[in-house]
Formats: sequence, C-alpha cells, structure tokens
Amino acid sequence: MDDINFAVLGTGGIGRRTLEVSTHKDGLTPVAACDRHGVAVNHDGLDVAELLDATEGNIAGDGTGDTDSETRANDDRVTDGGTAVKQHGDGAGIVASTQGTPTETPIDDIIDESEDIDAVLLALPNLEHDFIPRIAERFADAEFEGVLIDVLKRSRVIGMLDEREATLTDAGITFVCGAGATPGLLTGAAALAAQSFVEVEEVEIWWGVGLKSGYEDNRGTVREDIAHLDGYDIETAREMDESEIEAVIEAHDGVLEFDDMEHADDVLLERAGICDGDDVTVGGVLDIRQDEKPTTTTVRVTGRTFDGERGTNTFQLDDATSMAANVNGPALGYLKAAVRRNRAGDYGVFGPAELMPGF
Ligand SMILES: NC(=O)c1ccc[n+]([C@@H]2O[C@H](COP(=O)([O-])OP(=O)(O)OC[C@H]3O[C@@H](n4cnc5c(N)ncnc54)[C@H](O)[C@@H]3O)[C@@H](O)[C@H]2O)c1
Repeated sequence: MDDINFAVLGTGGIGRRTLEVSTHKDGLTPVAACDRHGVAVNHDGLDVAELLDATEGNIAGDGTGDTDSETRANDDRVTDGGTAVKQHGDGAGIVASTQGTPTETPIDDIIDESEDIDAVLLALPNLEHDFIPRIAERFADAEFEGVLIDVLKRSRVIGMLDEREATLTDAGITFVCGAGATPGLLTGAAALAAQSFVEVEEVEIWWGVGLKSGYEDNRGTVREDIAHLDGYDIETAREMDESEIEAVIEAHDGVLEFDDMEHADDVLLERAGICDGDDVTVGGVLDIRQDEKPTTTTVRVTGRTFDGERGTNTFQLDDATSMAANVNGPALGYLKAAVRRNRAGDYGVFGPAELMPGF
C-alpha cells in the first residue's frame, strides 16, 4: 500500500500518543496537527519527537472541547497544582513547539491543507454530542476526499454521523467512527468472537484502565467518563471546573467504577449485524492514581453454534498493555484499513465491526 499522509486534530492525551505510535508503524507520515490554540503543518512530515517534547505536560485544554477560544486565549491559570506546567494561555500546547503557530481557527487551518492529506484522526473531546459530526461536515463542505476517523465513545453520536452519510459519501469521505479501544478494538474483537455462533445472545465488555499520567494528561477522557457516573451527564460534566473534577476523583479514592455505560459498542455491533444493541453491556473501572489496571479488560460473547451448542468466547487484553497502546494501535490500524477502502472508492460511515469478518 502507498504511504499515507495523516493529520491529528487534538494533541492531548490521545492525540500525542497517536503521533508517537505512528512512528512505529509502516507507511504513516504525520503531516499536520492542531490543538485549541495552535497548528503545525509540514507536508514532508512533522518532527514528532520535537513536538512531543514541547507539549510534554503541556496540553492546551481542559477536556471540554470548548470552541470559545477567545476567553481561553486570555486565560493563563495554572491548573496543575502550582507547578510551572502551562495548560492554558499563551505558549500552551502546540505553540510551544518550534513547528507550531498560534491560530484562532485550528480546525479550519487543517481543512485548508487537506487536499494533500489522506486521513485525519479526530482526537478531540466530544462533550458536545454533535462536535465531531459537525467537523465531519466541514471537511465535506471543503471537498475533502479521504478518511476521517474518530475514537468517540457515545452511542448517540453514531446516529448523528449516519444522518450526514449522504454528504460524506458525495464528498468521497470514508468515515470510521468509534475506532479506539472501546468502542474500537473490543468491538472488533466481539465481532470476531461472534463468528463461532449462528446466534449471539450477549456481549459483555468489561474494561480496566490504570492511568499512570492521571487526570492532568487525560482531561478529555476522565471528564467524559465522569459523565457516565450516577448523578452526572454530559452537560454537568462539561460545566464542572477543575477543582470539582478533582473532588469527584478524591471522593472515589481515585477509582471510578462504571456499569451499563452508554458506549457505542452496542450500536456498532448492531449495525454490523452481529447482535441486538440491547444485548450489549459495557462497564469498567478507571484507576487514576496508578499504572496498574484495576481489573482485566475482557470481552465475553455468548451464543449458539449451528450444531446446537451454547458457548462463551472470551477475549482478554494483557494487563501490561496501556490504554494509550489499546486506543492508538487500533485507531491507526483502522485508519489504514479505511484508506484502503477509500482508495477503492468505498465511501460512507463505517464502524469497527464492519471492517471485520461479516456475520
Ligand atoms: N474509544 C476509546 O477507547 C477512547 C479511549 C480514551 C479516550 N477516548 C476519547 O478521546 C478523546 C480525547 O481524549 P483526551 O484525553 O486526549 O483529551 P484531552 O483533553 O487530553 O485533549 C484534547 C485535545 O483537543 C484539543 N481541542 C479541544 N477543543 C478543540 C477545538 N475546538 N479545536 C481544536 N482543538 C481542540 C485540546 O487543545 C487538546 O489538545 C475523548 O473524546 C475521549 O473520550 C476514547
């Protein structure tokens, strides 16, 4: 396969690691990246090592995906407990890199360069449900022909992308949604595990994440997960200030447990014809204070075989594999699969299970 030039929107916890993992994969050249305040573009290839050094502990964002850069640009609060790490304001994020330039329109700046970009990975917070679908529309309006891929989690966003499918198809865009770990790797694993059965009764996804870098480096992920806790939703989580987030983490001793989450694995498995979305459950445990996973990530698919047996196929991730490895390896793997489809003229909206053996 020919080389792939790609861009990353959002260089927070996920986006930074996307760039790093891509340097270990064949044929992937990162040519553009942006965060809320800055953009870096080099069509010959970004210097990933320099960009990562410059943004270490220095993510421009608070995990809300706020589009209101005016107020943020003048906000230079130090939010890391008093050390000198900048999270907001002048010099935060990509603009700290020698490759970065400040901008108030980071996404439009990438869209302006998109004629020479094959694929764009969206590693943005999704605390406004239609944030990512609206960005997809902007790429389509600009006549981008290529791949868009996100790692979003919420079930209802998939419907919003489906509503825009005709626009995306007409533009020549292949959009892969929910292509991180869960949804993503684990959805694909469930689709594979289901192949033994002629009827799938239940899919149980149970994840464990230990975030060695904690809240500071994974603001979008942690804030969005808090929205799944009892008593919270996406609006309340978006409005919380940093001290309120820290207080929730403190009240749970750093360990947040989630049952029956609204994760898109259900709609993504249903749209691939694997099972009914109602038969899919997702839960897990997030430990924000240590590297070790609090529980082993497991996918259990229970079904009936053609010859009358009932069984459960189980897929487990090794506890040694980090969230960053399990989101970004698959995201870039799905990106490559999507570029193959796009180059073959296959456009529209796809989930990770649709890129696996059919059911
Ligand atoms: N599917 C999965 O398995 C999985 C796992 C982990 C995280 N995620 C998702 O990945 C996403 C990113 O999480 P994170 O922890 O990296 O977030 P983060 O807060 O660390 O980083 C977000 C980045 O987006 C940038 N950004 C925000 N608003 C922007 C705007 N309007 N324009 C341009 N850039 C903007 C910020 O500056 C920052 O660089 C979240 O939606 C999270 O839920 C998915």
